Amino acid sequence: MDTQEQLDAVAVTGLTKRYGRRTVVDHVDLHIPAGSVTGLIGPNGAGKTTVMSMLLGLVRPTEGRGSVLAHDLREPTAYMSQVGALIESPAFYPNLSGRENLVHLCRLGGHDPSEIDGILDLVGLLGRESDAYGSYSLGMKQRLGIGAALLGDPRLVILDEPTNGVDPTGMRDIRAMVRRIADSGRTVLVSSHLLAELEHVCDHLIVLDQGGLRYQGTLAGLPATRDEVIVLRGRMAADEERLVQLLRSGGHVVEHTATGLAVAVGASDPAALAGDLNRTAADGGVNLVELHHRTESLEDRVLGLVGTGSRS
Ligand SMILES: Nc1ncnc2c1ncn2[C@@H]1O[C@H](COP(=O)(O)OP(=O)(O)OP(=O)(O)O)[C@@H](O)[C@H]1O
Repeated sequence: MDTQEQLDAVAVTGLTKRYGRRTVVDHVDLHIPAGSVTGLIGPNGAGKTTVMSMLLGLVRPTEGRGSVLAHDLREPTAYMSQVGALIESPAFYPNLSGRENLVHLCRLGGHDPSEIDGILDLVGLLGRESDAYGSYSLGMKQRLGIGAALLGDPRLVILDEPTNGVDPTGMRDIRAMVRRIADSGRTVLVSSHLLAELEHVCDHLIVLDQGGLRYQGTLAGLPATRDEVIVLRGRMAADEERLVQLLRSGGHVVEHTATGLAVAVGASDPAALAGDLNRTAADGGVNLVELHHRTESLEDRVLGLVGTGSRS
């Protein structure tokens, strides 16, 4: 095993899936750092489930090579026992309790049932583990599905849209659980349509759209889609005209927009720049009714990378 394989739980290049003449995953290069929570983000039909299924050996790649947990991607039987997954909706017996369902899965998978208590604790179901699965809320069902993915103590955990359809409290619980799973030394790959659902829990991000890789890296590295600006609005049109002259003569890049004047932040510290602009306006006798820093959410940045159409 070389150093990069130790650093990356998954390192694949040219991952491609074609169904007939249709390419649904198109030469995607992926690196999933070991021990990270990696978010796989993309709209409907982007290819998220297909990528996860290929990593799991459930779908055979048309092309692509690389490694999963330092084993050859093309030999999934070599690494499958170290990978746990929740793909689509979990299938459990509604009349059996959460615990009984996990015991059943342990028997099927040859796992040690003594790990069940720890898993129930980690997924926050201790206390409700004896209730019938059919009586669980959607969030609890997803949590039990995540628990099932943890049987056998996998090193890599793959969760396909675990927050889908779950209410905000349930989402928060799932996010906290994902963090705990990574904190216990595992690598987590988790997908969602929306970065906002995962941005507080991801260390690393992969953005897919229409089968292609649009971004891979840290959240902070997501490219901005529009310039960061300070927006200023004068009380009267004449105030703004005066301000434009003052600011331009001070070397600022100023534009008129529908909501006021936009001053490019560039490499400046936004808070310091806002203070300077405020002083310039006051010293020039200009009355401001608004001054704010226009930032872009990370979700906006992702939306700037993906098309608007879905393919499913
Ligand atoms: N077995 C298959 N045969 C033909 N096309 C398929 C098959 N499986 C998936 N696709 C197509 O591949 C594309 C990617 O699907 P995939 O489920 O991977 O996307 P996704 O990003 O997970 O979307 P969603 O968020 O809707 O689950 C879709 O257009 C889908 O219709």
